[in-house]
Amino acid sequence: MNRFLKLVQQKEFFRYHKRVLVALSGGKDSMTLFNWLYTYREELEIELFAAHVNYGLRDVANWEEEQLKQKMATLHIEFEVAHYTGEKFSEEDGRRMRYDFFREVMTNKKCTALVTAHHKGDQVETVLMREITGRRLRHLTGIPERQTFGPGELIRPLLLFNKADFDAEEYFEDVTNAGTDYLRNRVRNRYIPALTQENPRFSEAIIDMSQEINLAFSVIKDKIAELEIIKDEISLKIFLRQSRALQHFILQEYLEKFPDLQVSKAKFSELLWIIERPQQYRSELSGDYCFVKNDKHFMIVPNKPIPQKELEIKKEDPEDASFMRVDLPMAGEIEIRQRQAGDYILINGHHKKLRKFFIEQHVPLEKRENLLILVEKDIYAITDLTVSDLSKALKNDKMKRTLWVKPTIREDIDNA
Ligand SMILES: Nc1ncnc2c1ncn2[C@@H]1O[C@H](COP(=O)(O)OP(=O)(O)OP(=O)(O)O)[C@@H](O)[C@H]1O
Repeated sequence: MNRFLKLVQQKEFFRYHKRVLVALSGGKDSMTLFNWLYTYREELEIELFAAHVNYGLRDVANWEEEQLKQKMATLHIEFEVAHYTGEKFSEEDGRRMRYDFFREVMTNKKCTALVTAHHKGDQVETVLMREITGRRLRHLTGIPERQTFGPGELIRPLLLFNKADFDAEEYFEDVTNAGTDYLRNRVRNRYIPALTQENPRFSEAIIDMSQEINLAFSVIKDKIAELEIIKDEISLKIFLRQSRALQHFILQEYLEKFPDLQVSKAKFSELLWIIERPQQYRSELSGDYCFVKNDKHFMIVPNKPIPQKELEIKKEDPEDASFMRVDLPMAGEIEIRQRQAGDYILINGHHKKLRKFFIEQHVPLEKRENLLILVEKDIYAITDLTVSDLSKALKNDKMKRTLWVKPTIREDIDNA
């Protein structure tokens, strides 16, 4: 117990926290954490609050909730309970609901710290589970001791403790922990014991490994921070100057900015390949995000529908520089449309595929969809970009039609 106090003081876990919320499942781990914090609350100068989620998964769940409520009342600890209401229990939904609830209680009770009772065993299980499910190296750093959370911080003060150190006398045994129906339970009850037979210090080996990965990542992150490259968009010039190994981690670091975006390993390799190629590029990564590369940057942007473009057309000079002048021959039907495969343009004395012209001139992707003005299938203008030689040649002719055009963007009402 003393070890706990020393560690908490040495690590200054609660230096900036006065109101601390304990996540109390009722199991031996969180009851021990609660008891230790309660015992040392004065030394640590903290006021405790407790929150419990009743998943209603076991017959005794309501009875346990009642017991916890009584215990907290006796100790004059404010106690908040939430009941799981999801139709079918899934670990993922359960976890999400639990942390949402903790966030809410922290805000309501003005707590700035949430503490959970994760211990060394949880750390080993987590790292091993991530290894089994093929997660990235950066995820094998395991559970952090503290991280920003809700209106404050999530602190896990027991990560250096073994389950065997826990001494709570009143707690509830969670029989669902003993099964093998969840991966976590199989890791805990089947795989770790088997691997420990091979190496009695298997758990320590896993912890050491994850600590070393942690160190390696701080070196990588420092190096990336020095480059000052992680912004809303990534500079291609700086990115392509780096070694391939560092490029790999810069892209990973950038993707971390979009926690709700899942990029498969195959897609990740494809992105690295695309970044290296000279072409501009736009591709949907998920329903919500797009990967865009222009000639200077690559970036991930929200996947907004491309607004429909329309033209404002004047037949008299509006004397407004935002309009573009286009001279057209007297005869022939005027057509206004977006580009099609196989379009050619006569420009600067060359007859060029429109696509090639866009690439050579590094025209930004979004401008490549600008409306074209054609007469008898010949392009006279790419609106908001340039006129072709055909239009230029008519400039001083008396017999011609002249238009002044300006793109306007019409967003659909739904997206406005
Ligand atoms: N039903 C609950 N009510 C309140 N706190 C809980 C509850 N379940 C778990 N906790 C808190 O979360 C800690 C971790 O619990 P457990 O190992 O079961 O969670 P996990 O889902 O495996 O991990 P994680 O919460 O990190 O995703 C517990 O020590 C406890 O502090």
